[in-house]
Amino acid sequence: MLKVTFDRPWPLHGTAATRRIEQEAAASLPAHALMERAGLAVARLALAIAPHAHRVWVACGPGNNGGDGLEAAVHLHRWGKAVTVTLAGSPDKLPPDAANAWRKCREAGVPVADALPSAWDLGIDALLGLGSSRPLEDALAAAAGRMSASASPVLAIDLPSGLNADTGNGQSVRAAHTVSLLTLKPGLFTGAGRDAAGELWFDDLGVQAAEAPTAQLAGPAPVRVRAHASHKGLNGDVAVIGGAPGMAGAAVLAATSALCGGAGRVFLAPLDTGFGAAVPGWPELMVRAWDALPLESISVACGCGGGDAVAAMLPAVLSRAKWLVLDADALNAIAADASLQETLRRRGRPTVLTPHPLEAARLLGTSTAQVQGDRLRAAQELGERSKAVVVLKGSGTVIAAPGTTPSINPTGNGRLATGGTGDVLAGLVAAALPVSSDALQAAAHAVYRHGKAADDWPAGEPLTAGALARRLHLD
Ligand SMILES: NC(=O)C1=CN([C@@H]2O[C@H](COP(=O)(O)OP(=O)(O)OC[C@H]3O[C@@H](n4cnc5c(N)ncnc54)[C@H](O)[C@@H]3O)[C@@H](O)[C@H]2O)[C@@H](O)CC1
Ligand SMILES: Nc1ncnc2c1ncn2[C@@H]1O[C@H](COP(=O)(O)OP(=O)(O)O)[C@@H](O)[C@H]1O
Ligand SMILES: [K+]
Repeated sequence: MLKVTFDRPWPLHGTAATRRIEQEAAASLPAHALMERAGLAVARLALAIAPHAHRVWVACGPGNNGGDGLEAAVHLHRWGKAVTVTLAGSPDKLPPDAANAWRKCREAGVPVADALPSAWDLGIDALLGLGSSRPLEDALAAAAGRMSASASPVLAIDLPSGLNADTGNGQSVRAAHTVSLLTLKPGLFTGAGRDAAGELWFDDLGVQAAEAPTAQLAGPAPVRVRAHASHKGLNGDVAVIGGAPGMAGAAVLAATSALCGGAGRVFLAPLDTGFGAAVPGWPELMVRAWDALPLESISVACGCGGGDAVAAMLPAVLSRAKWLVLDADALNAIAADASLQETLRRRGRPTVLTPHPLEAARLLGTSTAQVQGDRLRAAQELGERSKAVVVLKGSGTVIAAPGTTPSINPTGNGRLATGGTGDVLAGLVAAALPVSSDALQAAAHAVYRHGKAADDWPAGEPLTAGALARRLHLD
């Protein structure tokens, strides 16, 4: 059993891959062995996370997830806990492993109740796991609702019941802890997954997964120590093109983020002609007209507060910039113009798109709900279409590129849901590109770093985008 910490990458396996792993492992093990291991792991974890909990409600469902719960119930009962089992389903319709666990439960004299309990100290959610295929209803919905509404902590087995393992969608139990079995599933880390799952634990049940991962949970960048004999020319030049009238702040945020994020030199090309010759408080930023910049040799973040004006410079920026980050209004302009889409596809140089779900929906010609319905797939599809790295922002930001395994970022939290933090990310990615040989890695590490700054935020201090940019120090 491992606690899932975010200081290292983890492989993630979706439903189909996990089922193959399970079948292969089951074929080489004695009957019921996997479920017995799962039940013991859950019971041990229950003791560890809630050592003083006496009354334990194990809410079991009609499949093998319920079987895991039944196995756990037998151990907890034997260890002296006041266990109550409920079964949302019929005992004679349980699949074979779960039916075996049911028999053991009855033989051990574990109390089984018809009605849901009214008070308990620890809830164990064994209603549904990988087999969750439609919204919870009837007895499952009733048990899930009661367990989630209680102040007592919930330990979910494999997945919070109702959560889709692949997409992180679905109305589900809200757990304080989830123990993922055999594999870690992508849906635990994106969409609604983070809020539903709580703290994550992983038990491989003694099975080494030979399947290629469906996705990767991103880890931090290796520490990059700047050589003493370093100079600004080695650390990348970044230009931010954006900041149309009334939106200068977005471009300034991206530029300051690039600077604090480690860029050697940063230019700001405001689209507001009345902007002035310098950025108050930031003498390090060099204000230039966009068409006076050596785009062919620098990293460009384009779009931040660009308004409609940014569309006019996109043909030149797309064809000339050495490294390019496209954000916000640049993405909207591309979504509205097929010829810009074609120029993007043919760029042939490192390019990162940083859409939030609505911008991604515009680029894909679909709805935000469709994008959020399967964030991994949406990011991958957009990457394939645009031939670029895609950073699909939100809880569990997805980073994808054509022909590669996508990753999900584990850092960041709801504090980032405030205006301008996306501009900060765009500037940070633009700063990362020139000092990396791999745009996908550069983007993933920048996203990780952006979220980690929010995770490490000092208590009692407001998180604003400007303050976030200033905290992006290199060490
Ligand atoms: N077979 C084994 O030995 C092992 C099973 N494991 C457990 O088994 C789980 C997968 O088991 P299953 O494939 O049986 O799937 P589940 O236990 O998740 O549930 C599937 C059952 O629920 C029904 N169902 C799905 N959604 C429903 C809804 N909304 N309303 C009513 N009924 C619904 C399905 O028709 C099916 O009968 C894993 O998540 C894991 O917890 C693991 O412990 C590994 C070992
Ligand atoms: N709940 C959350 N969890 C993690 N990251 C979040 C959350 N909400 C927002 N973010 C991050 O904050 C940033 C917001 O970007 P965006 O939506 O473009 O905002 P803006 O346009 O105001 O800058 C993105 O990096 C996004 O991933
Ligand atoms: K469950």
